[in-house]
Amino acid sequence: MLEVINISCVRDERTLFHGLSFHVQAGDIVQIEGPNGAGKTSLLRLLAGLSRAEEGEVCWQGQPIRQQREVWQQNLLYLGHHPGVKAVLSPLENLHFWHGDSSDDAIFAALEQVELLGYEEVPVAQLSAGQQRRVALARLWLSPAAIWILDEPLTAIDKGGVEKLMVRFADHADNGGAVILTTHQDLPDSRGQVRKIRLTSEWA
Ligand SMILES: Nc1ncnc2c1ncn2[C@@H]1O[C@H](COP(=O)(O)OP(=O)(O)OP(=O)(O)O)[C@@H](O)[C@H]1O
Repeated sequence: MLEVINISCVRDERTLFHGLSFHVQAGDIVQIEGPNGAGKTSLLRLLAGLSRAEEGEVCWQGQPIRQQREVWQQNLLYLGHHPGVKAVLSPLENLHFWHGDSSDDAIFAALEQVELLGYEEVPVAQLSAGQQRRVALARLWLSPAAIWILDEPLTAIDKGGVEKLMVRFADHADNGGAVILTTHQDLPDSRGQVRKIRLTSEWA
């Protein structure tokens, strides 16, 4: 599905990683690990096509993503570190904004999955940090994208929420999708699907 070939990333004249290659196949859950500042967010942004690598290529189905931006965007759900939830809008309005072609029933079902029923009309600014993140994570029940790229999706999420998300990731992988995520947590991995890629100074 996704092929990362020999990529390098330089920020402020510092090489974050260099010569990094890996494949992501249907069924994979890939956890990008590494200390603060190692370049995890930078790597996810490269994979999402939001920035360009100094060297190397990211390919989707054998073609560089830079040559097929629209196709890549259609196959991708990227939730960044600050996942773009609009604070003045409600969870319902945010999800309608992102997934305009989803029915109300589908959106309510997604809100139920992230335990936000009863909060659907409350402005996001009035929700807790974990609830605000859950608004963005509800998209995992609405998006048809095959590849999910998720930057620290578990931040502020409670233990039960993490377990539920792991089941969602595993189901997505079992259904032919793939998940690439960063987190500083140890992921519960009862189905043995999580593969780890560690960004350390050996890549710099
Ligand atoms: N747009 C940018 N311009 C300049 N430097 C940047 C830019 N983006 C990131 N950096 C630098 O690159 C380094 C890696 O940042 P990045 O956010 O990728 O790390 P990270 O591994 O995700 O860290 P954390 O675990 O703290 O989230 C940091 O030192 C950061 O200051």
